Amino acid sequence: MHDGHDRSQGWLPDWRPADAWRADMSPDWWQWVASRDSLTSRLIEAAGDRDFRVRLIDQRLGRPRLDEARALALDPRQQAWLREVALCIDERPWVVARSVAPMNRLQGQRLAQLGERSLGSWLFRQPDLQRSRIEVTHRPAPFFPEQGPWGRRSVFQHGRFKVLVQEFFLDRMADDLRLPSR
Ligand SMILES: C=C(O[C@@H]1C=C(C(=O)O)C=C[C@H]1O)C(=O)O
Repeated sequence: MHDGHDRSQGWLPDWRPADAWRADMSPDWWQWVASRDSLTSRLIEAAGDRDFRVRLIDQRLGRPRLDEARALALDPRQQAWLREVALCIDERPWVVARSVAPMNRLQGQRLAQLGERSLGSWLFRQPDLQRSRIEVTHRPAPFFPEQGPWGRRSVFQHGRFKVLVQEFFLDRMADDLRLPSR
């Protein structure tokens, strides 16, 4: 039963700078995992004439995981905006993402108003957008039941808005794009 506590607290994140994984990652996956432009745009291009959509899994106020709080320099006891989505091609999830934004005047409203529009389609329109370095893990998403080879995270900033975006590439994407297993 979901008692409102985040069971993923036990998840060991193991985030390391992308370069630390380069020797273990195929060049095909490096193109996806280390890219700094919009993942939404890349997925739409890779989908070709197949349908792309953002499926909202969950959006709520909640406590961030410890590794998320640390990435945002947030007190882990503070509530934050949590948004979980699946980026789907022809209804098949290729990527699942969990974004965490400190709860204050502007941030939550931004995320709450998005619905099933891509966070990236808004973020990458901001002229002053800043993105931290990309960190990578090989552990699967703690909030979604499917496995995948790589996860990545980075913090986006635009003015006072700050959001930690975590994206987990799923095995289905590797299958559909005939990418190597890692
Ligand atoms: C940051 C981006 O936005 C994408 C869309 C997301 C959403 O709608 O919640 C979350 C993560 C990203 O994969 C991007 O397109 O690069």
